[in-house]
Amino acid sequence: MIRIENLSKTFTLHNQGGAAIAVMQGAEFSVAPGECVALTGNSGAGKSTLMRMIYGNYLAASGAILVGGVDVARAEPREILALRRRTLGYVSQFLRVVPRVPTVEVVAEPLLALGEDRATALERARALLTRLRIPETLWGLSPTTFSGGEQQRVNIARGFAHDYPALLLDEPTASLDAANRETVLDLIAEAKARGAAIIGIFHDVEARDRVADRAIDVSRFAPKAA
Ligand SMILES: Nc1ncnc2c1ncn2[C@@H]1O[C@H](COP(=O)(O)OP(=O)(O)OP(=O)(O)O)[C@@H](O)[C@H]1O
Repeated sequence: MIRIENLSKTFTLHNQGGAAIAVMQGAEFSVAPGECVALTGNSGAGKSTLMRMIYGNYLAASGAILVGGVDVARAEPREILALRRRTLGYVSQFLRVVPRVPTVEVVAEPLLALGEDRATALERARALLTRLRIPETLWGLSPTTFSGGEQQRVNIARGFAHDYPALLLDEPTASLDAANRETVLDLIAEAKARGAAIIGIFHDVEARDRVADRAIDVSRFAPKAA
């Protein structure tokens, strides 16, 4: 479902004399449907960079990033947007929303964008908000004023609203209480059971051990000294 081939990344610092910093070279791995792979490695090893490349936020220097048959490293922006709508979900650490949109709409939006009927999309959104213990009194409000943990749970609900075949999870259990952490681990297990291919960054080692089938240490893709 996800296949990374000979992937390299160099950052060019345009505001610092064009200095080029190689952060990754020859990265290679794949993730099968129903499998969860954890990215590990020291701080600065390139876990977030790799995840952002897979989502198409960062441009790869060379190599291929195949997600459901689309090569993100070479795809046109509109192909990447279509891939994100239908195939590739991303739960980042922070919720970014349009101000004034009610929480329940924020969660239902990925389904509405796919043409799901409104009643079904809102029903799914309410079910997820209930599971993630967001009080019903908050559903009609914009999540912009919510607490950090509440925003994270809204973000998770949104990320799991559509059954994406491929999912990227960046610290999905960070700053959650024990009960909500369990719910998130259940959602991940359910996504795996329906065949989603998942790549996650989990500093929560116990959570990682529970949901990940294997770990890939990103530092093994560090560029070789020239
Ligand atoms: N936009 C950027 N411009 C320049 N350098 C960057 C950029 N983003 C990341 N880097 C560099 O790439 C390297 C990898 O960073 P990255 O954030 O991917 O590491 P990480 O493994 O996710 O670390 P952490 O566990 O601390 O979040 C670091 O040396 C970082 O300085």
